[in-house]
Amino acid sequence: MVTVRAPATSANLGSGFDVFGVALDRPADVVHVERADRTTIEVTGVGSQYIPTDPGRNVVGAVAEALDAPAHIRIDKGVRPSSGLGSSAASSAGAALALNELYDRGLSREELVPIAAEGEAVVSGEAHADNVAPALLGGFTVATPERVTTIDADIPLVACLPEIAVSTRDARRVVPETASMEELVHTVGRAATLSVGMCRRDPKLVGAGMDERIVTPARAKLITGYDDVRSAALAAGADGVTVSGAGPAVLAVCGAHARTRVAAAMIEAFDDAGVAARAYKTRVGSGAEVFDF
Ligand SMILES: Nc1ncnc2c1ncn2[C@@H]1O[C@H](COP(=O)(O)OP(=O)(O)O)[C@@H](O)[C@H]1O
Ligand SMILES: N[C@@H](CCOP(=O)(O)O)C(=O)O
Repeated sequence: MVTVRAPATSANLGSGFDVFGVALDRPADVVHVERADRTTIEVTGVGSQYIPTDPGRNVVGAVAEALDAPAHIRIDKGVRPSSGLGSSAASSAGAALALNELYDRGLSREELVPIAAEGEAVVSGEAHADNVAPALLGGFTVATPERVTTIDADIPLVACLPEIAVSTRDARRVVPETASMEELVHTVGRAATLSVGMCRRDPKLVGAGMDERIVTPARAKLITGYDDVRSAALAAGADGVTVSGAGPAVLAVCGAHARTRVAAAMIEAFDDAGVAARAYKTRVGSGAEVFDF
């Protein structure tokens, strides 16, 4: 048997739609795999009642097929599904790493990224790699069709998860199909600022680089209370706030000392909007870990 802990991730970071991602040091899924003649799946943990066990509909089924590695796969969910915190990606990345080990396939983590992305295609319709890349490699990742690059950025974060569900598939439907040259120039500037901020481990630059005006405003409408939560986090000392992945989680970057204040302000603002929420005080963390085989 092989067991892997695979972390939650936050994709896009505002200006890096479908490209940027970070691994979060918590929460995480735990994936156990055992050799079998055909793939079977068992799911326990947070939101497991909403996750199919049919290998044709669970992301890990697609990963097992892509690796030609049938197994009994047991997933203990720590990352709630439809959260914007890479729940499906945590399972996909965890299964890819565990099955690679179980069947001695010898693939590198970089080579596992497109395989784990096959799982994402099952649920969102597209094999976007911006969650599975940080879930496998850790740190801040830039995932393009040609390559994935990663840097080990140490940045404090707050991820605030309201008790509403937004499916990635639905949130992809509201993304505008066109953008003006002015909006593109704005996005490139912010994305570059964010990347420099990650390299310098500077939360202020990262926060400034999160500002984005094409995708985020369209998605924010799917999150009850988003504008007030964002304002409350900024007033409490956050350096930048954006939608985490496709939402509904909201991601704030701030200095380590400000995390408790920012988390409380975000929870309170969701509460004022009539939505219960919880907050993870977290930071950019490591990729999936094999911890028992
Ligand atoms: N192993 C899995 N873990 C989480 N969600 C899964 C898994 N397999 C299939 N799903 C389905 O994927 C959807 C959640 O994925 P997604 O909408 O991308 O949310 P998230 O942003 O949390 O990854 C749900 O419909 C869920 O039932
Ligand atoms: N780039 C994707 C990321 C989806 O992330 P998730 O955590 O919501 O699955 C998108 O924005 O659609």
